[in-house]
Amino acid sequence: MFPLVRYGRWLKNLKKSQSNLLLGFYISSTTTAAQNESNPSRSSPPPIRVSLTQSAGRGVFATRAVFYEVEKQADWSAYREYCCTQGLKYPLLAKRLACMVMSGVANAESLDILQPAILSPEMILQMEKEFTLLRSAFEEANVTDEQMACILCVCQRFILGFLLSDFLFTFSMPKILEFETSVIFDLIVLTKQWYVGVLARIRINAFRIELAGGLYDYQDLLSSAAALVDAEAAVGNAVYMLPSFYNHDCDPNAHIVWIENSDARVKALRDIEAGEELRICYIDASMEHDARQTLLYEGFGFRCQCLRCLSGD
Ligand SMILES: C[S@@+](CC[C@H](N)C(=O)[O-])C[C@H]1O[C@@H](n2cnc3c(N)ncnc32)[C@H](O)[C@@H]1O
Repeated sequence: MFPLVRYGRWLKNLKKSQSNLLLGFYISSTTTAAQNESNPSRSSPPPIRVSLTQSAGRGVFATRAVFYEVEKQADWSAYREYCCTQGLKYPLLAKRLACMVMSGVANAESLDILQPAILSPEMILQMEKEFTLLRSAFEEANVTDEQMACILCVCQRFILGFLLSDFLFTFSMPKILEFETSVIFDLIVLTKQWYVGVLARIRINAFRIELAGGLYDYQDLLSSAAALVDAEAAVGNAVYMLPSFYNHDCDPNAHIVWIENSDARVKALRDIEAGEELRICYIDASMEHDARQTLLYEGFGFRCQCLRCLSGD
């Protein structure tokens, strides 16, 4: 029942997201009176404002307190140890998002537009255990229920948030995000349900970041990617919003690379017609048909329908 409910919600959010994606292309740092009238929830003051400083001309000032240190204050050893023992890396991303949400720099619903994995009851049970450890770490750091429950949500991300460089969060290379300054006040509770929903989305959409260095010979990108995987060269995992919409193909026409920093770049692997779907390969494409199908099913929850798989290759 639970996955179906989440899936229905996801479909609803996907429809909502289509308009969000369009909205993402506005570059504005203020809300207009007209916008505020049509959407009263946007009438709250922005979290920053530009004012005169005493000695350095203009400067940027916070208009509200920011709960910034939450991630540093808490003792994550029990949570980390549990994840380590269980061989889990994605909970660390969920923890970072929880901290970002509490710090007011990310919206608790940021990932809702992404497709969630369908989770088995066992997976949900395990996530509930992690969540208990996560909550304990917050509680021991004296994060109150109110702080966990009442969160200032950033309403919309700045336009760049929807471009390829959209770097939502990583656990190894944190990056400052740019936000549109319109905000809404919203009541978000960091519940088990929230945690499970976030992890269900991270599971399908997180990228392993492997730096391609100064590699510009795109013909070699696929073999280089396979070599990097072999060498366990990942520097972290991250969820990117737009790249999360790339579907998989065992004979991809595009590839995502990270060159020198954590900004994702998409590279064509061959000529691409206008209107053609860009598809990347989620796994090592050199594997046999059955091995690919199994890996995609177990790792991403789908039976690959790409032309190569349909041909039996
Ligand atoms: C990262 S998401 C890609 C965007 C997704 N199609 C969406 O609507 O949000 C991965 C999901 O897309 C679907 N998908 C991607 N590639 C596929 C393929 N080759 N065959 C079947 N389903 C695929 C699967 O449901 C998979 O779990």
